[in-house]
Amino acid sequence: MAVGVPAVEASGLVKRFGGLTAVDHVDLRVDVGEVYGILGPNGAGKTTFLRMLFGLIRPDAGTLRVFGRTWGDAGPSMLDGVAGFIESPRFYPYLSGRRNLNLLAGLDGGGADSRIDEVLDVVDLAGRADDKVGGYSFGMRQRLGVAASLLRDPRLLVLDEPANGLDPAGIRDMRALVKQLAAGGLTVLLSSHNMDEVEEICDNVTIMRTGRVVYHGSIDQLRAQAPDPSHRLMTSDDEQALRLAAGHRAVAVSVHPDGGLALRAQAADADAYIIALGRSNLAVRALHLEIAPLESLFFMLTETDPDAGFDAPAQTQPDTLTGVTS
Ligand SMILES: Nc1ncnc2c1ncn2[C@@H]1O[C@H](COP(=O)(O)OP(=O)(O)OP(=O)(O)O)[C@@H](O)[C@H]1O
Repeated sequence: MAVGVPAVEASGLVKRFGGLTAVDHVDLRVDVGEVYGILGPNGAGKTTFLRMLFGLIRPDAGTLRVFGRTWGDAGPSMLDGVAGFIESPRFYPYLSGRRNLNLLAGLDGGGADSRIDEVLDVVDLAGRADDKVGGYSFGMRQRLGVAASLLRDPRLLVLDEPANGLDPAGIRDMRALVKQLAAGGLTVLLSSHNMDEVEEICDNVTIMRTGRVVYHGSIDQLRAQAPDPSHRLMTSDDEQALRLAAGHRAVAVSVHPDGGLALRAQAADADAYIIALGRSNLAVRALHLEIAPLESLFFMLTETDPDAGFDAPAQTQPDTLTGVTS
């Protein structure tokens, strides 16, 4: 149950670029203490939303409050307690990580300098702090960007696709860092185009496509609405396996376009069918998960025409789905 002023509250937010509506009447609420994901494919409007949050561009309509403040009421102090970066953080490559943070701390003032060792430690860069940033990997630069944000001792950390462009180890480290910061009580708003990432680290999610919200909800609700996982199945006799499926109403089995069979079912129903295949002397030669349920849902939501009346996992209103009270 959410209490108090939300960290971020957008209502009817619109941003147009000429004839293109990049953010189209978006409502969204991020409560203090949660990790919130804005998920969508390229061009969905995620970065445009975050740029409005940082005051880099102005909305054409709607309101955006950060800890209850609007740009109109508070001007730049709307961003008090907020830190983060859009796209990738930029640093002087010929200076060390520590020196870059020194310069930023000087701009921020307020004793940020005394936090440099601590934040380098948090992002696991203490051992490389005196090396030039030009020699850092992309993942290290992203982590230095988080360190620079933490210098401000924020209450809200905003990250735009923080794991984008990282290798698998960098992705793992960045996700672990975000989870660690969230566990320490920091509110995090991040954008992503990766369902796995959002599922792993976020409590609640808004899914966007072409500027519009197609889903708001908790990750648990999203999981509950996801379709059955889809597998590719190879057996010693696919025709007989297909016939056997007729007696298992909870599984959907069809001929896979690339050979073998396509099996769509919940895990327990798929298990029962596979056991039945064995009992009928049919060998299972391969069973691969092709599309994970949430990934499949993401494609359904973001590749279906929003005006076509897509009705499976319905769009839910922000304040009904997270169980929050206004
Ligand atoms: N300054 C701009 N001028 C014109 N069009 C813009 C501008 N910024 C963004 N757009 C357009 O607005 C739409 C949303 O872009 P945005 O960058 O917000 O999407 P995104 O969800 O962050 O996607 P990506 O993951 O590709 O960054 C896109 O069609 C983009 O081309």
